[in-house]
Amino acid sequence: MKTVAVLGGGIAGLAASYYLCRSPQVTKVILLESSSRVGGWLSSTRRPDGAVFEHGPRGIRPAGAVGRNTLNMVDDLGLQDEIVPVSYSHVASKNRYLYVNKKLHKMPSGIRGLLQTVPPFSRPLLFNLVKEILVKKGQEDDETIHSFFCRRLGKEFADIAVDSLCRGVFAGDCRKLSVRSCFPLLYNAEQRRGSVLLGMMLGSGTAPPVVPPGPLALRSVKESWAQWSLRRGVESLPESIAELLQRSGKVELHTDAPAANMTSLSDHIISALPAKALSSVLPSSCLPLTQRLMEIETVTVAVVNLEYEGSVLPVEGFGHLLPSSEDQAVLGVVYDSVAFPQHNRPTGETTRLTVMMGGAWFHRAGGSLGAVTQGDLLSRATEAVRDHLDVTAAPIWSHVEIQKDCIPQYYEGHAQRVESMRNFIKKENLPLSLIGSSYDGVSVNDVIFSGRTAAEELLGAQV
Ligand SMILES: Cc1cc2nc3c(=O)[nH]c(=O)nc-3n(C[C@H](O)[C@H](O)[C@H](O)COP(=O)(O)OP(=O)(O)OC[C@H]3O[C@@H](n4cnc5c(N)ncnc54)[C@H](O)[C@@H]3O)c2cc1C
Ligand SMILES: C=Cc1c2[nH]c(c1C)Cc1[nH]c(c(CCC(=O)O)c1C)Cc1[nH]c(c(C)c1CCC(=O)O)Cc1[nH]c(c(C)c1C=C)C2
Repeated sequence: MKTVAVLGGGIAGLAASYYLCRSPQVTKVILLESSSRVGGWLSSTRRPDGAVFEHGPRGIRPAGAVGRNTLNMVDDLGLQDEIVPVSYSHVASKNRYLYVNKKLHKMPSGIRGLLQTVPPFSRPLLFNLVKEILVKKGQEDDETIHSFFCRRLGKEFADIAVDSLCRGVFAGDCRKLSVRSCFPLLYNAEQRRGSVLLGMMLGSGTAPPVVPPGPLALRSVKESWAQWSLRRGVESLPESIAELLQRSGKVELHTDAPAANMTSLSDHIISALPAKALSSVLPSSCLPLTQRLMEIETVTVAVVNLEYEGSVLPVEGFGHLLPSSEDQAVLGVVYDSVAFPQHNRPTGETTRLTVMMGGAWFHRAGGSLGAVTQGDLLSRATEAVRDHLDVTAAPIWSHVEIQKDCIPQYYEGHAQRVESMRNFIKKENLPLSLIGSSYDGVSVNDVIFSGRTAAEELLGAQV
């Protein structure tokens, strides 16, 4: 019988507590969260008139083992009727845009999109894809994402498409991020099949974890969901887990309770803290681990939610991204009301947009956002909407959040760094597991799955 301390009440720490709670081997879970609420970056504003605005993640993917795993948890939490799905045939799944050379360009999709020259690219992408099969396998253990794609699909594709994609997922710089840690499927495809294209067609040869689909996951396949949210916003997910934990009678959930230095409250500690926060509470005997944790950098993203009266967008889709060569400060704009009209106020048409700014470029000179106020960020966001989307009206509602250090950056060598930390923990027999977005993936699905993996490894059984 075990007592386990879980540090950090973001979605990873809550998920770990949820899985621990399901096991008869665990008698008590003590969850320590430094802020006054649980959920971490999952944060939704619910306005009294019914409109919902997301300040962190807004769409969760159902695909793959980690996607199924989250949907199984949603089933168990009884949130089925709260789900708001977006299917692959929806315009928000089909249309994504790039803002390049001061114009919006629809990202090429389908066979026609690959066969034709589609601006801003100067030749058909099929050309690069066919050549990709012939490119030699890389020799390094790891490589930056930009260098990997430059080698395999050409500099233009890397400079525009890959640069933008990395800003739209990691708010990061593809010239520093690791391909092995950020896109393990693509890295493994090259390693195992010698080509990304062949790996995509034949499978990369690495077996995914086995997660049998529950009712919601089966529904997601039948209805062809590309992503989903919840009627009252994604924050309902941590709220529901916290309620279930409280009801279980096994979990002591403490908010306003920063994890101080490691104490022997428990038989085991699961850290769901950001890497740097964990490093500051470890004892001095863990110096090699502390040093490695400190090396995991994070970036800050300014998230500006805007609401406009009426239907103001010139295009329909998920949103648009900007490569760093176009504008360092503005990463992209999400057209929230297209994917999730259910989050609009119920009466009177509105357009809801989210402008994301900063990331790896937050503190850089030139386009620096380092010393800006919330008012400056709001002006910058409305200017971006005016310039990119020709929306000249003033927003009727806005909200600015500076999400400090919100996305860890898996720089080149990240996988080896994480492996050496886990080796140290094993060698020193420390009763400690590392979960959350600092290590094995930043998506909501990834960090929930990291909580499940840690619980199973600790208990030596499926949970
Ligand atoms: C703007 C934005 C958009 C995103 N969009 C998406 C998306 O569309 N889809 C998707 O899948 N993912 C998205 N993500 C990523 C995803 O939301 C995060 O990676 C994930 O929520 C991280 O969860 P976590 O529990 O690992 O970390 P966190 O949410 O950072 O949780 C860590 C917790 O630890 C607490 N803590 C810190 N120090 C201490 C201490 N000393 N003691 C106790 N507690 C402490 C913190 O307060 C926090 O609650 C987005 C993230 C951001 C910021
Ligand atoms: C402009 C900045 C950002 C936007 N979203 C995020 C940032 C930093 C954060 C984010 N977006 C996604 C994830 C999870 C990845 C996963 O593995 O599920 C995170 C952490 C999802 C996502 N968003 C875009 C893509 C291509 C993905 C990957 C999954 C998918 O294909 O759906 C593109 C995208 N993100 C943003 C915009 C404006 C945009 C494209 C138009 C906002």
